[in-house]
Amino acid sequence: MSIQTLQVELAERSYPIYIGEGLLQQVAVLFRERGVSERNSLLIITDQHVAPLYLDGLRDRLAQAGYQVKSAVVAAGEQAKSFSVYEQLMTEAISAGLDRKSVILALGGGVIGDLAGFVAATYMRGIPFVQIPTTLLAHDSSVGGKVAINHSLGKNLIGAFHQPLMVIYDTAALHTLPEREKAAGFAEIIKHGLIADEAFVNWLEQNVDPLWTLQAGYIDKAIRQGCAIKANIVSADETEQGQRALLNLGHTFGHAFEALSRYAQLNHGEAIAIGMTLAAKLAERLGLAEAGIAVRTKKLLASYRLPTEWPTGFAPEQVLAAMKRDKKVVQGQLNLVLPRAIGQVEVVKAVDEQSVLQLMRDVQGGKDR
Ligand SMILES: NC(=O)c1ccc[n+]([C@@H]2O[C@H](COP(=O)([O-])OP(=O)(O)OC[C@H]3O[C@@H](n4cnc5c(N)ncnc54)[C@H](O)[C@@H]3O)[C@@H](O)[C@H]2O)c1
Ligand SMILES: O=C(O)C(=O)C[C@@H](O)[C@H](O)[C@H](O)COP(=O)(O)O
Ligand SMILES: [Zn+2]
Repeated sequence: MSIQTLQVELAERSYPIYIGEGLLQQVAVLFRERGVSERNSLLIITDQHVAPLYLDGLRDRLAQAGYQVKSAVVAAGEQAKSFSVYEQLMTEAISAGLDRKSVILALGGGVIGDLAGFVAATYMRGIPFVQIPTTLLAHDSSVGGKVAINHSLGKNLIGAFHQPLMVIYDTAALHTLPEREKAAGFAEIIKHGLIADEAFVNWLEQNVDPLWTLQAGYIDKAIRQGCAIKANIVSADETEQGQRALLNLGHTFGHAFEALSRYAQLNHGEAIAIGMTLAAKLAERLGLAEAGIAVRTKKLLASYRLPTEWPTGFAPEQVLAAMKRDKKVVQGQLNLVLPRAIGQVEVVKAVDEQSVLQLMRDVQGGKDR
């Protein structure tokens, strides 16, 4: 089996990202290499869709290797990033007798990674955890240590920075993903290109078919490149004092749509696909970006079956109000990540709110398609 390894460089918190087909079979070996021994009891946290596919195999392999393994299964979907599910998991962790040497395994997509990571960050003031991503989108969420739950008023508003011990990415798991979730994953892959790598964007444009069908040699390259772009930014700015905010392209709009629909209408990838389209249009209107960037962004997202039009049921005024609760807002000023060119974005401070509102009204009314 070929394993690709990338490294997130964070001094004593540095860790590897292992990417490979069939890696779930190797978890016990990788644990030993990283110093997780049979003395560390394990709690696997996963969801109701992932459990029937991958939980038994992982638990049995670890048990055979001599580990004490417990598991907790939560409802699937964004609504699990909630206070109530967090409390339920804390109760399970305490009842299971987890101690400070225990390790939590986040087996699932970004929801499980964020939720289980937040449990790990706060249980007994912090215990180690391992990311075992099973969605395409989780090439992003499993790297970088942002862990959180949502509040009804805003996305990821309760959270921490807590880096995993390692990321173990078995690309074989992607073959069971529903199409809608596969598309969502491409939204973050495309985002990484739009932020930092025009050549990667060209390649994503030219290889839609092999990527969409998850062909070996293509999908692993896309994951590796997405993770590498993210790992570089995180290594330079772990706690988002500066350039890490660039990873938020499309997210101020996207998170507003997610929160306003109580995390039930659009998934994260869909919400940020619409958000990245709006960000590109706004950058053109403000004269920050070259003409044509919005059409190109929109076309690329649509080619991976992502939504780019104004979603039904959202009023621009409400969206703007929700955007004002974004974590990048400082002293009431709206700070947005906007593109300058394909592969180049920047944080634009104190963006004029009337321009944002007018754009959203025009897009909603079909005056800017
Ligand atoms: N922490 C970060 O840096 C970061 C980055 C990006 C996104 N996120 C967060 O990630 C979340 C979205 O993650 P997601 O898109 O992976 O959603 P998700 O975890 O809800 O997974 C999507 C769906 O696919 C199912 N699923 C997962 N793996 C599967 C598999 N292999 N086969 C079949 N079904 C499978 C899940 O049960 C779920 O129904 C959002 O909450 C977002 O805010 C966090
Ligand atoms: O890792 C980051 O930094 C990101 O911004 C990655 C995003 O894709 C991700 O959705 C993240 O959770 C958003 O962070 P937030 O601070 O805006 O909640
Ligand atoms: Zn995201």
